Amino acid sequence: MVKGKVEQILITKDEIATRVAELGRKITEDYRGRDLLIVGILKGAIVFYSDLCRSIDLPVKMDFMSVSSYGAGTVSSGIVKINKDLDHSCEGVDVLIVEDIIDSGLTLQYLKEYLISRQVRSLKVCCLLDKPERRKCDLVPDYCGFQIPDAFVVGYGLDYAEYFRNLPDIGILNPDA
Ligand SMILES: O=P(O)(O)OC[C@H]1O[C@H](OP(=O)(O)OP(=O)(O)O)[C@H](O)[C@@H]1O
Ligand code: HPA
Ligand SMILES: [Mg+2]
Repeated sequence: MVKGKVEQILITKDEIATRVAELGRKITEDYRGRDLLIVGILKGAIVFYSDLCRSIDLPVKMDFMSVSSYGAGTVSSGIVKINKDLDHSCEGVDVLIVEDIIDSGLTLQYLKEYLISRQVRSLKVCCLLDKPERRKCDLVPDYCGFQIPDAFVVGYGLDYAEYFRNLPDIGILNPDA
């Protein structure tokens, strides 16, 4: 059995649903009349991505990248590895990256540089959770669901050692429990 225990619910599934609907409405207004590609970052963003996309009322395209930097721990290795790239060219396209969480910011810093080098038309970031206290680089999301304190959280796509992604709420994990 995996070590770790959810000690406290931080954000309930109802609070998440309300905020995701608000973000979807804002993104719909901002991108009306444009050709939007929504890029989900596997695996953590998968649950947020699927809810957010359904709250955006526009004809969008969907694609995914898979990257990892945490392995089985709670601290970023600092080395971002691309496990899966986009299926299609993003040159000249308006791209919205959808992430579950910005912690150190190293994953998104790497992804932004990578996609800019592929000559996207515009690039914005939408994250569900932001932990600004932990930032190791200069990165501010364009859309953010919730700012959270410096604690390791799981649920709604976020994992510890690959477990807990299927929890409907977001909770704080005690990895020693
Ligand atoms: O801001 P950072 O410190 O870079 O951390 C954020 C990233 O770390 C997690 O992904 P992880 O690499 O654990 O892979 P996963 O999405 O498959 O869980 C999370 O989903 C973000 O992608
Ligand atoms: O708090 C977190 N939880 C799960 N995955 C993460 N990746 C970065 N920060 C976190
Ligand atoms: Mg991730």
